[in-house]
Amino acid sequence: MITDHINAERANAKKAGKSGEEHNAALLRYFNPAGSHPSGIMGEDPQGVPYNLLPLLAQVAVGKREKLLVFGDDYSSKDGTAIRDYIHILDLARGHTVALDHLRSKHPGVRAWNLGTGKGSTVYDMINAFSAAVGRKLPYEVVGRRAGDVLDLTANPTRANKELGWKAERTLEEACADLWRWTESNPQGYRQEPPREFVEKLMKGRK
Ligand SMILES: O=c1ccn([C@@H]2O[C@H](COP(=O)(O)OP(=O)(O)O[C@H]3O[C@H](CO)[C@H](O)[C@H](O)[C@H]3O)[C@@H](O)[C@H]2O)c(=O)[nH]1
Repeated sequence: MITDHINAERANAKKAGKSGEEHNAALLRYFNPAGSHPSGIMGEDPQGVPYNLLPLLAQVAVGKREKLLVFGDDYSSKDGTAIRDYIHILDLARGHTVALDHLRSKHPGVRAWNLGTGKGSTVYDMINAFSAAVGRKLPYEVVGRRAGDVLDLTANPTRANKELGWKAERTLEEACADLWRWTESNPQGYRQEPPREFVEKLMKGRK
């Protein structure tokens, strides 16, 4: 829809003898957003039952949920669990700002970019990485596959790397550590004041 809109605006501008190059749009293909703001004061605060792997693991870690249900261990991956491309939310956020800069400076029209790391991780990789951040093993149970899930969704971010000069830089370990800091320190999510020392540290860093 946005593609049609931009193309129509460009075509109209051309008819009117103008370049139309001010009409641009970025189609940003998110892979699996992970982590939280490193300050520990901003993060995902799911209402009701979360759907995604990391928020569910976080609830297991704080005891809101007894265990994680692993949806299938019979995929043709190294450990049988499905593969996704988990990207730190700050890398994802930066992908937006560099894409906007690109639209402003290059006027490409409508252009799509994959915002992923290019590295796939299995469900077990994620359980291990998040367990390491928490400092203890998190309980899980293997159940059947979830309808609609596929083996592997890993990005090819080459176009974003080349055209936007953007690359995901933060590791899975950082994403897990940041998510855990947020979860552990804000058990009521946004329905509580964030820890004062985190806010002060963030403000100091801004001066
Ligand atoms: O309790 C859970 C939740 C997830 N998983 C597994 O963990 C992986 C990641 O699952 P997510 O739900 O976090 O992410 P998906 O990539 O599967 O799903 C995302 O991509 C989908 C399209 O493929 C939809 O857009 C969906 O809304 C979006 O969250 C998948 O292999 C899934 O099977 C589990 O084993 N147990």
